[in-house]
Amino acid sequence: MSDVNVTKICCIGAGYVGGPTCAVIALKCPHIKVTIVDLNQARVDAWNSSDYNLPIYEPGLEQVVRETRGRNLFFSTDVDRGIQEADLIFVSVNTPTKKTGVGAGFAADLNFVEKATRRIAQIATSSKIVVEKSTVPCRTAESMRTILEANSKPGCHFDILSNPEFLAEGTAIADLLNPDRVLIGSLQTKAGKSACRSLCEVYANWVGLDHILTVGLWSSELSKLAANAMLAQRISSINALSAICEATGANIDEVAHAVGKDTRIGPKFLKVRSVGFGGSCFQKDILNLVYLSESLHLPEVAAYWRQVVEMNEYQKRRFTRRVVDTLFKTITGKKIAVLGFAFKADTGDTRESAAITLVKHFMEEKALISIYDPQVEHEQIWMDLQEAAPDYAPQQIKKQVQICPSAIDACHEAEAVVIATEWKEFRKLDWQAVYDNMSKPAFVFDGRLLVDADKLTKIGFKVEVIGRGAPGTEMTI
Ligand SMILES: NC(=O)c1ccc[n+]([C@@H]2O[C@H](COP(=O)([O-])OP(=O)(O)OC[C@H]3O[C@@H](n4cnc5c(N)ncnc54)[C@H](O)[C@@H]3O)[C@@H](O)[C@H]2O)c1
Ligand SMILES: O=c1ccn([C@@H]2O[C@H](COP(=O)(O)OP(=O)(O)O[C@H]3O[C@H](CO)[C@@H](O)[C@H](O)[C@H]3O)[C@@H](O)[C@H]2O)c(=O)[nH]1
Repeated sequence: MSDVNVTKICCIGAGYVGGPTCAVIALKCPHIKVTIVDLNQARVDAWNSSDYNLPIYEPGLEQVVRETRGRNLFFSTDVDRGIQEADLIFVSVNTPTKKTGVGAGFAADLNFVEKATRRIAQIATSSKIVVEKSTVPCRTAESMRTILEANSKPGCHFDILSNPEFLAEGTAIADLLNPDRVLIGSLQTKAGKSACRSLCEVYANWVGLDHILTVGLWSSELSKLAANAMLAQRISSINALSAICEATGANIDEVAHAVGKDTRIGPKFLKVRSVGFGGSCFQKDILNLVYLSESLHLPEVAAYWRQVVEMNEYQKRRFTRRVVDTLFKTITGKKIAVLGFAFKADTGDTRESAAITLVKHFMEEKALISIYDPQVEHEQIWMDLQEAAPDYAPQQIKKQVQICPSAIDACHEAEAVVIATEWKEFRKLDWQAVYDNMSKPAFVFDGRLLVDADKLTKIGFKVEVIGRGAPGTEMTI
């Protein structure tokens, strides 16, 4: 059997993964025509917009799209044509946590993956390599294969590969250009291995072969969940230690530095850089792993991973409690400025952002909240808050919450500033001007270890930093 020489790629799903990933493939493989398709017309229009007002904010992305769009990169809502033309199809659709039905709150909703797979089977008139790019539970490729084989046209053969994506938002382009590893899982059959070689060829245009790992299908699927679970576990571990620091006077930065110097542990992902991790992946993928463990009758394994998410919720509750306690045990009617709403800097994405939970907690305490974020659309903030607080009427939310055009505006006459996202511009803020216009005493709660606490204290602020707390100011929950 000869390997397929890939010349046409289709990617189903023009989101945070499909868009940047396939734009970089187009950049690095000018001989391959890459078409990214999506059912969402507005999203495709934004990708095609003449002023490059792309649907997602990601440093470096616009430059890649400028170089490739119309050359060998195309965005379209014509899903069927994309499928028809391609030798290789990435399935890069969303796999959110199920909200209702069996496994609600834990299992991944595979409806979008199944719909895309059925469409491929229905439309394809020639053989295809189908690549699972979405993050899915272990053995999803088997379901995809069953669906494809049961619905394929005579003469059409489908090979399924798993090729999970490890990019992080905010650094997606750098991660894609220089990945730690590309992981490709295939069946260990002749056809499976041949398909695997075809995809390796694509990546080999810019990734060294020593960085391309080829494994079995199920190992590949599980490795993605495992990587996210272990990254999130590190954050929950350090957050748990930050609670001990705050109660004892130890400094979490010093502890993390000392621990990370052990080469077996290493320094990365040991930063208490957040009031709990956010983003569309960590929580979803761990809950997915919990569900998988329970389905496999492994309750102890499920409980182990569930605790990582529970610790994250505790971290957010603890932070709110610290704000309330410090502000003389009540924030009712007080103005709290929340700087940052995205789940991390350099993205406009708010999915599972810790800021949403904090603002909801502040609303429940009847505070008045002013929010500023340099990238998040106002409409998105209103939608997130309404979804987080369904019992609040929209007018009630708007009575308590105000979205501001700048950080200075948000902080005007506030009693406290809460730094929820580590945007660089907050570090460079004219903190003297912020102080002059705030109610006194003026508090800053740095949830991201972003600002120079000593400098702010000299200005007159009372600064509370996550993971640090002198004895006597310890918190209890
Ligand atoms: N966001 C990340 O940083 C990241 C990183 C690695 C892996 N992942 C995984 O990648 C997958 C995609 O994530 P995302 O953040 O890009 O999601 P997303 O919601 O941004 O994009 C998914 C897109 O797929 C489209 N879509 C859904 N069903 C479709 C269909 N049948 N036909 C055509 N288009 C369809 C949606 O309209 C949407 O635009 C998920 O499984 C996620 O867990 C995400
Ligand atoms: O030391 C750290 C590092 C991160 N975070 C927080 O963790 C969350 C996730 O951050 P990050 O991992 O940088 O961004 P994501 O885009 O969510 O990327 C994760 O999720 C993706 C989707 O699966 C994977 O592809 C990536 O490898 C994985 O890092 C954010 O809220 C961060 O603020 C911390 O609190 N402390």
